Amino acid sequence: MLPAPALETRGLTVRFGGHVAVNDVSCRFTSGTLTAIVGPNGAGKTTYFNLISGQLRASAGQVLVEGADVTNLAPSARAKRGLGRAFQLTNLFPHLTALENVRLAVQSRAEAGWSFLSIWNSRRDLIEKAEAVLERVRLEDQRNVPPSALSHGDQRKLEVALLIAMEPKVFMFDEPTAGMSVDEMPTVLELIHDIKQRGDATVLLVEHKMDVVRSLADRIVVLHNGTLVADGEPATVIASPVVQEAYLGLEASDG
Ligand SMILES: Nc1ncnc2c1ncn2[C@@H]1O[C@H](COP(=O)(O)OP(=O)(O)OP(=O)(O)O)[C@@H](O)[C@H]1O
Repeated sequence: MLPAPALETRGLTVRFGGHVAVNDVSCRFTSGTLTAIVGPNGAGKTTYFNLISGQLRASAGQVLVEGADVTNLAPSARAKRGLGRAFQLTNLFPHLTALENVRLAVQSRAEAGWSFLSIWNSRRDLIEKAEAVLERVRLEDQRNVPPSALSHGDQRKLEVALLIAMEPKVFMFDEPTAGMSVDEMPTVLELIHDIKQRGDATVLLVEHKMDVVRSLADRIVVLHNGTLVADGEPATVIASPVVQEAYLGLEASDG
């Protein structure tokens, strides 16, 4: 029997009053792949993420992590099962340094781990791990700086660092380059690429910029009016009439 996918949604649906924001979306995400989720404004991409991470309760359908149903779990319990969503900076401790913030994420991961002994890791071990994560995102020179004093680009790197520190199975990024300058973008994109290359992480990326999607994604899923309208290898999906029409706003050609 094939192993269960890292993440699966089955018939996932949410209604707001009469409006169906995510409509019966069934999708499997396997380890070691990066899937871009695209679609026009209001297509339901962020709402789909909220349903997966548990910020929003589904009206119908299921979310499964490695085959286990997590639909009724709170966001924190889903995080413990391996669902990692990039932190918003509002979740950071503003008066602590970048290093201390990452150290707390490393510590919470250690406490969530199966090994009782890991709880007794010395503070030194936790700091060394946090330093390694900061190096990985190239923020080691900013280790003693509080988040609020970091540049916008470095703040986004810190968000990625916190996610890496949590060692999730599934990494979820919602427009990671939003608001970034052209100079700041490559580093964060490299970090996401690096996450995909290492180990067997599963990466989900909501992204508007098609050049970013082209450069990173193994697969593209297209949502339109809450419905999954295309799913497949990037070149094929981008070229498909349904995407040309629904996403790019172009007339579908007959030929
Ligand atoms: N809490 C809510 N209550 C009511 N309607 C909502 C709520 N959250 C989202 N919606 C509606 O659901 C639809 C999908 O919104 P969503 O933000 O998921 O789209 P999106 O694809 O992420 O768009 P964008 O690319 O602009 O971020 C929109 O029509 C939005 O107004």
